[in-house]
Amino acid sequence: MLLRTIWRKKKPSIKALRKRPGSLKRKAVKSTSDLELIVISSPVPVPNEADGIQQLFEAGMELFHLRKPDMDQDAFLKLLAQMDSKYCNRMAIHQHHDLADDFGIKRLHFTEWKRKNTAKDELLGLKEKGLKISTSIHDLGLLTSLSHFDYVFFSPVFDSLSKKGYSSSLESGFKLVKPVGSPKVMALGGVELKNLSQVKAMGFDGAAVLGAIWNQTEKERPKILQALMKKEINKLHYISQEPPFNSHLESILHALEAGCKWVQLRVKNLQEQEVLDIAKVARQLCTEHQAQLIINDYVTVAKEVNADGVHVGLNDMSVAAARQILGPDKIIGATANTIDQVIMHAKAHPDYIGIGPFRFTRTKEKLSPILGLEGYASILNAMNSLKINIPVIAVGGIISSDVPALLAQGVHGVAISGDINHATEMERKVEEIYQMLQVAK
Ligand SMILES: Cc1ncc(COP(=O)(O)OP(=O)(O)O)c(N)n1
Ligand SMILES: Cc1nc(C(=O)O)sc1CCOP(=O)(O)O
Ligand SMILES: [Mg+2]
Repeated sequence: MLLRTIWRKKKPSIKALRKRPGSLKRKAVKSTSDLELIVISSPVPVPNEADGIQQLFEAGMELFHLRKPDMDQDAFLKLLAQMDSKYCNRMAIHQHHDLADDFGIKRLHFTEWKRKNTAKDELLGLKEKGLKISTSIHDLGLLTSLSHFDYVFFSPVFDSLSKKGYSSSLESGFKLVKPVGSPKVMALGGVELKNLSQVKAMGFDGAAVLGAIWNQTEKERPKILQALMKKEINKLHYISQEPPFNSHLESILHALEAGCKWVQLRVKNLQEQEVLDIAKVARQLCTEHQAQLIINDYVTVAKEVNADGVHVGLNDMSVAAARQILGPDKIIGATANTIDQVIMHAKAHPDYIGIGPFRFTRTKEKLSPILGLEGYASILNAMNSLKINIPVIAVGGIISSDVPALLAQGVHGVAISGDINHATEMERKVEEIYQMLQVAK
């Protein structure tokens, strides 16, 4: 608080800011992530497998499915015994269910065959004992009959990376419509960095990855996992600005302290070197607060500071050129104001599209025509008909109370600058926006 008061009075230098974050109080902010990521083991033995799995847990893997269709019970037990028991509560097993109790494993997966050969009462009994149960399906028509499962894997969503010739049966532009009482549905088959944002846009609750991890070298696997975890597009994009008496970095720090988990550094009218200096500190602040950093306009700055991605507008570098520079694991967002611009961008597969402006705003000069709710309805309907599955972020003059109506049009999330920067109680404002985004999810 004291620090905040000092900063309001006097702008600190970048150097001073760089030194300060370590002394700031860090507080736990609840996760705003809403696409569950599950890693499934390789079906065949992998050299150094227990260590490899352990490294994935250490890299942040939230849920791991051990699936070894051809492994006998002894080998399965040996593999489990090599793993740190503290991770067993983040693990599900597909085979040898009778080992679960010994290892404190609370999740059992039922293959299609095993599901068909297990009485529903038995499954309900497991749930009563506090176990989570999952199964696999290839037909979404089964969802209504599987309401007693916690989640199902539906496959193949994309062409499989590990099973040759196992191709997606989904039409392009597929949207998942879950019946009432449906378990959660996790997309499986061919899920990788370049299509993860589509999984969310298709309406899946989560994604299960296999080939994307196990086709990599041992050293690369944790990095790919982390890139996958970061690829998710947050529903609230905080856009930095310099309100009177504040710098970009101060504003960013306040927003991070208030709970923002996605920051877009949007610096206008400065030399690239100055943007780079600011971006370096912004990178440090975001890392300390476990937030994603997106750089607006400056692709090479994004590369240099290892930002999580970049946002490019219609007058900036193209999505394809930015992808060339940043590679597949970085997030690339693009701006559009019309369906034609969306179609143009879609060809280069951006990870999200910022569509705006929703209403007039002083934050950006030379605004495109104002869209209002009708504008979003029309663009999102057209995207649906054209089967363009890219998360849409509404932007421009948005205030917290606009969120439910925008979500109702089908946007994935919102990008907000003024309403957060000018809030008298920033933390309450950010909490309110996240709540609205989650309630309407
Ligand atoms: C999320 C989001 N959407 C749109 C924009 C606008 O980008 P651009 O058109 O390049 O305009 P400037 O922000 O660079 O003035 C954005 N920044 N973020
Ligand atoms: C950065 C930006 N892009 C827009 C677009 O229409 O593309 S509107 C905008 C400004 C967003 O800030 P605020 O929430 O203060 O209006
Ligand atoms: Mg721009």
